[in-house]
Amino acid sequence: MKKINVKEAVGMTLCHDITEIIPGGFKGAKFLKGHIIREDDVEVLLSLGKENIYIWEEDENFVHENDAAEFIRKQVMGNGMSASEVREGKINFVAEYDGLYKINTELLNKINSIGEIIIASKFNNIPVKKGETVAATRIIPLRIEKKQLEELEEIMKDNVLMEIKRINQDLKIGIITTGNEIFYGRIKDKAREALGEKLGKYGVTNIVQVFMPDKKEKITAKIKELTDDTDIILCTGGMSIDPDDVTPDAIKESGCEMVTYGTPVLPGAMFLLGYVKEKVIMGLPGGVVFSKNSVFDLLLPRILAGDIITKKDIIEMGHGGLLS
Ligand SMILES: Nc1nc2c(c(=O)[nH]1)N[C@H]1C(S)=C(S)[C@@H](COP(=O)(O)OP(=O)(O)OC[C@H]3O[C@@H](n4cnc5c(N)ncnc54)[C@H](O)[C@@H]3O)O[C@H]1N2
Ligand code: MOO
Repeated sequence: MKKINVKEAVGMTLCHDITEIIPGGFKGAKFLKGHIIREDDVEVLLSLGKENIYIWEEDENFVHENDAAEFIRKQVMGNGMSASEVREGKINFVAEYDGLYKINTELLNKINSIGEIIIASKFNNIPVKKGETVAATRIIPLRIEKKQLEELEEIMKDNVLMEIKRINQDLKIGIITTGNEIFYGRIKDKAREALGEKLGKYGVTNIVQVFMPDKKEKITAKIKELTDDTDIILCTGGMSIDPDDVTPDAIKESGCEMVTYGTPVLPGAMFLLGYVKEKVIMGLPGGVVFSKNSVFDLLLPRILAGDIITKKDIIEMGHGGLLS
């Protein structure tokens, strides 16, 4: 690249977008790559702090930032995403539909270790809305060695970096609400409304609810019955320490393959998750049902998107798991 004094650059072609920042106002491209510099641009360029500009010179070992961004896009963009146009060397990745954003963080770290390629991403496993920007890429300007892009290509071989998984709104939810105080009408149930709201956020409305006394065998039998008819079973109440808290044992005895009873997340310490005949079953303690944010709220979009939750997933939630 050749450096040219801006006063001598009239008639020459800009080789990259030039950014203007007005604090609290505008931030964007004032001039675009390819613009031919006119007499009256000189003062504007000087006011943007450009006394000199670069003139592009072809070099087979280097790639221009815009072309590099396009190359990176082709390598890393997954299902359910679209890309913005390249502006000031940067491309944004946008969700094409509401869903669960997945990014392979190990791969992301590898890519960000190459040198001058950066990908900035939202957190893994978060629900996103259609049109939301989930990640962005650029190189550290203005050009990049071809071999760094080749390294990216090698890393991405047969790998998926990021994608938007669809949430299945047709899933049928079975709520088993335990507790003698509710079964015998001493208090009014609040779980249906609270869980309905949490599920409704994702468009899941096919919900049935049954009420059970604190009788282990009866709860177990009901779980077995519901596994044939529903996709996800949510048991509420009786998840902690009282002699009447029989729900965890009732779930275990339903033939459930246990993933966890207990999570390093608050609210949600007494949360239970397992699988019965490939259906997800959860035991939801009071803190989960009646708090806005809990381990359940973090896992729900993943479960609705079909992720299989492992004990490792649960263990890793401790970091950041103090929600309230
Ligand atoms: N000494 C300890 N105390 C508590 C522990 C502990 O480890 N040691 N764990 C705490 C945690 S964490 C939670 S969460 C709570 C609640 O646990 P449970 O899930 O067993 O909740 P319940 O005892 O069944 O109910 C608590 C409370 O909420 C009312 N409730 C329950 N279900 C409904 C419903 N569907 N609608 C309306 N109200 C409902 C229930 O009547 C009780 O008043 O335990 C901590 N304590
Ligand atoms: O299980 Mo409790 O939900 O930690 O609050």
